[in-house]
Amino acid sequence: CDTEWGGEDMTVSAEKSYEIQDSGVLTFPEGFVWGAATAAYQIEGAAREDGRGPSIWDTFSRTPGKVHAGHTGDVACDHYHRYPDDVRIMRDLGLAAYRFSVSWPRVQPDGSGPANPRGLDFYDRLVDELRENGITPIVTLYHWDLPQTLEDRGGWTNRETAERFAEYAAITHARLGDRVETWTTLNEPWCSAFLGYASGIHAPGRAEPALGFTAAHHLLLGHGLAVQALRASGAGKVGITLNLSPVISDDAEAAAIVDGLQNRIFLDPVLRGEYPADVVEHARRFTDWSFVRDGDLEIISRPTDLLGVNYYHPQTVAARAGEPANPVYPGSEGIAFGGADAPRTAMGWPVQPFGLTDLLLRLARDYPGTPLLITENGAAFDDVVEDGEVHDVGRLSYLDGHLRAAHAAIQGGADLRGYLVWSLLDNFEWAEGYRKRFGIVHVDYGTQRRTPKDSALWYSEVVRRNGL
Ligand SMILES: CO[C@H](O)c1c[n+]2c([nH]1)[C@H](O)[C@@H](O)[C@H](O)[C@H]2CO
Repeated sequence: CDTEWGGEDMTVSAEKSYEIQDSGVLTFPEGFVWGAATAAYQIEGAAREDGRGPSIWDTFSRTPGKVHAGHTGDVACDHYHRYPDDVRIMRDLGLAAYRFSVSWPRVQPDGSGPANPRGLDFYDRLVDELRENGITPIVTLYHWDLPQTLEDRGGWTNRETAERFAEYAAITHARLGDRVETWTTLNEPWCSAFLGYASGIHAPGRAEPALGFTAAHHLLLGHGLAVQALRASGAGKVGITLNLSPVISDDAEAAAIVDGLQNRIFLDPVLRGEYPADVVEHARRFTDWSFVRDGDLEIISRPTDLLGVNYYHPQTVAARAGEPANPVYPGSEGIAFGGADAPRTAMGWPVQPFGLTDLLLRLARDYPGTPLLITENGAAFDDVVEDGEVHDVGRLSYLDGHLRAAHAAIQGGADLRGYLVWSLLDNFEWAEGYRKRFGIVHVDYGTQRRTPKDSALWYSEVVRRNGL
């Protein structure tokens, strides 16, 4: 962890305000939900506290060469202990909602069996703190931290993991469901499957293309079984969060392949009850799809109340003879990725807000009837703390552009219900460790001091005005 200061350990509230210059006011619909998002392994720390068991990310981050500088989530933002301060920052910023994930290995250290009451107690405390401060909790049940014990039995390549996930969902809802109305089952099954099992870039670090498809199916099955369990337990709103990217290309075939592997392989099963035929055929060189059993698609497509959309940038692709396959897109030989003519974030991702408009309107057109919630959108930039302030103009500009893009989609008919910025805090950015900062609030990992960045002060004003 890098340490900018030796400053005292205290939290700065957002008492400053950030004036938005009236450059044509855009007002969002009445009741539009403004908030921020995080995930358990990225911010909580307390990796071995109160009975938490190891997850695949505890294992992966300890595997030499997998995570930048050997960073781990052992301490992260120490949110497990500092959550009252972090909730206070959200209150001071005027946020209406907070999306966080529950750590499965906190609730069930071995991924099955009786709940660990001390693990659930933490989320009890967090939910109560949020509600006491007028902030609506939005729970993600799975944000990549699979209990290692389940991975030892095959993880998401083992169908039984889907069943364990539904049991975990029921246990968690039984404890929190009286105070949490909105639930999403999975965060980005594409990442879990194709970064975790097809390419090895993420935990558990397996690199077999066929396993990506098997894992994707069992993740989707877990989603469907969890929806059933949540409904049986009386849950309010239930959905899934997908990372979705419009595909930009002059080559229709390349675009269709990437759109299928990234977007439709999840959208169609969940919202249409079928795998897209072109994707099934494309993947036949890797799998015979025998892991799909009768009745699975009916389970997977159980009606949901919302679709969580994580958008960061489009995918620009081109047909290029001889190009090797991108390991996260099995079978993508002959397709070159990248090349967008656009400014870049610190992740090297292109800044193309129009992609969000295109995506939201595409969802409204192709998958009508499902309310949309932007569950993640944000940017990493190399922030510098100057006299207790962070003038993160690049991030502020990114957010401004993407909120304008979201507004354009609403004007175009998209049923967008809210926007949750990624992320509330700088945090553990997976394989990048702590060197990439996505937070609207700066974290000095040496002192755990929080400092709202200019983007946070600006966002607070957007929330207050319900617009730009
Ligand atoms: C193309 O970006 C992906 O959709 C994506 C980006 N992000 C994510 N998914 C994850 O949901 C977060 O845990 C990451 O911290 C965040 C920033 O990298």
